[in-house]
Amino acid sequence: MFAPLPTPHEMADWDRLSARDFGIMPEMLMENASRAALQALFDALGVKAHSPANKRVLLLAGPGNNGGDATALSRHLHDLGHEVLLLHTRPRQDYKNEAAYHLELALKAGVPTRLATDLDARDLGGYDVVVDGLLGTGLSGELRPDMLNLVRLTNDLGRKAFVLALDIPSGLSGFTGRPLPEAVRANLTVTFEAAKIGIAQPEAAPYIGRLDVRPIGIPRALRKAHAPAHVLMTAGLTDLIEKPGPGLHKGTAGHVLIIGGSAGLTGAPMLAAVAAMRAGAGLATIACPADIADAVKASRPEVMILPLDSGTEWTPNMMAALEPELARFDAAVVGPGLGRAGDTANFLRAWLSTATLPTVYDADALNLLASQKELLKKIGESAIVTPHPGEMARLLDLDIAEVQARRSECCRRLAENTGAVSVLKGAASLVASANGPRAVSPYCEPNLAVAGSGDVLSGILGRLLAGGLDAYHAACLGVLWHGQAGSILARDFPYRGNMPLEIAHVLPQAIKELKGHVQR
Ligand SMILES: NC(=O)C1=CN([C@@H]2O[C@H](COP(=O)(O)OP(=O)(O)OC[C@H]3O[C@@H](n4cnc5c(N)ncnc54)[C@H](OP(=O)(O)O)[C@@H]3O)[C@@H](O)[C@H]2O)[C@@H](O)CC1
Ligand SMILES: Nc1ncnc2c1ncn2[C@@H]1O[C@H](COP(=O)(O)OP(=O)(O)O)[C@@H](O)[C@H]1O
Ligand SMILES: [K+]
Repeated sequence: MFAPLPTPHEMADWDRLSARDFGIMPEMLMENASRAALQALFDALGVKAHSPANKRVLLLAGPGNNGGDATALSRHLHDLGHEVLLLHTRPRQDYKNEAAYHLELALKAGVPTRLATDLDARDLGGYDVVVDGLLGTGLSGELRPDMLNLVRLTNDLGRKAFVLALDIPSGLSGFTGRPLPEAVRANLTVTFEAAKIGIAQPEAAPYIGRLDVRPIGIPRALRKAHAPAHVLMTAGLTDLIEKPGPGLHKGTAGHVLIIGGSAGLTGAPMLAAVAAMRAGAGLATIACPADIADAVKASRPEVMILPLDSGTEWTPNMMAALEPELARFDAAVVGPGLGRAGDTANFLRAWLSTATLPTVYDADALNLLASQKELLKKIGESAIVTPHPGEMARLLDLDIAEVQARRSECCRRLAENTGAVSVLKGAASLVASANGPRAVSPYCEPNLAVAGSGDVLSGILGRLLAGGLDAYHAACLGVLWHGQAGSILARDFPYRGNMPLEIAHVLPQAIKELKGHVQR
């Protein structure tokens, strides 16, 4: 369901503790990493055991262990008969520890090597593959000029060659995924043991190419005992929802109550309701002020409407009308199109004091909470709060840039302030509870960046809560389904232009594709 997403420091701890507590020598991990990279490269190029050894491969080895990985890989390729040249950035005698060990093995095996500074870049044509082993997770600060030149050289060669990045494209921060200030643009990144957290950030996407995560022998007991603070959501989460049995009744598939809609904002609750049904809810009902009920209902007969009281604005009296009905519902979504007019804040206050349903708080419910922060504590652990960065900024009294610079920390802080599960939306959406790992979505999908897309997410989350999932897993799975819907739309609408309702409509396909991914 989740894959670990270590920071470079957490990864270095795994490395260190493998030796200290398990006696696994760093030379072994480097050997394993290089063999994993060899297999991933051959898989990507379609090289089989019986294929002719006819590749011309240039390997760039930087000063640290990433360079050691490239060095060990050069030996394997050479031993298989491919034509290799190992270009190292440091004089041979200056390599240390496991990188020095593997350089010695490569030299004994007869791998041709050159010092990078001795070489004229014009001599370097005609390679099929360029291996980027310049820098890994040990990068600190901006690339120094000599390294920046080598990154540029790799990208020049990459116009005609296949670029394999070892662990992470050189120049990218393993923490933030940002280029410092440039980075290798890889066709394939083979990352060792686990994707580093920087790789999952949207800024890294243009550099990674295809990502292949390969184990290198860090013991499972160690990975469990020293689990990283972040995890990546995987398709395996879809297994939380079972295939419906033949005798399923709509009443057992979950009834979602959407609380929203106000004058001029009648579409949002309908989007949430349709999304809940597209995600598999048996029933969806929208509760809204009576005088806008017809506008909300508009052309969708499949969604039920519960008109409350009279007028077009929310009042605390509406809670009195709603309360006797609540037993019919399995979960609620509060906020789509709710507005902030008049007494709406007091309706929300009454809801928080009365209702016990698992609830998603979105949109204007969040803006109202931001202006009455004493209510945040009333939200509680069976709830999900889903701010976008602007709403998060208001909830935490920060500006949007501060939120975006510290997304993970902000997401956790809101979970602590509310006791609920917090979803910080946007590319690589985050899910946090007050304790436990923070989960990062693998999706960066511009097709989801359309008004109403958040209403669709809230409906999906309502359906998953109604299906009995706990708030944390509902939030992760909902973000995953929404993300996959975005990736399906990107195939048909590569320049965007999809409507939010279309996100809801492709949900059944998204769920099917994710299920298929797990089974493969
Ligand atoms: N963890 C594991 O389990 C395993 C990890 N493995 C591998 O190890 C990699 C991490 O290795 P690492 O720590 O040696 O770091 P890495 O990036 O190769 O080089 C750091 C050196 O780069 C330099 N340098 C730094 N900043 C710079 C700058 N701005 N501009 C220019 N140069 C700069 C600096 O050198 P110096 O300043 O001393 O010349 C520094 O010493 C990891 O990504 C993976 O590939 C595998 O072998 C298997 C097991
Ligand atoms: N580039 C992106 N990658 C992944 N998801 C995105 C991206 N842009 C937006 N989204 C998702 O789309 C939804 C937008 O929600 P929101 O900002 O609340 O919009 P609205 O209120 O107009 O519906 C969120 O779930 C967000 O995570
Ligand atoms: K690299």
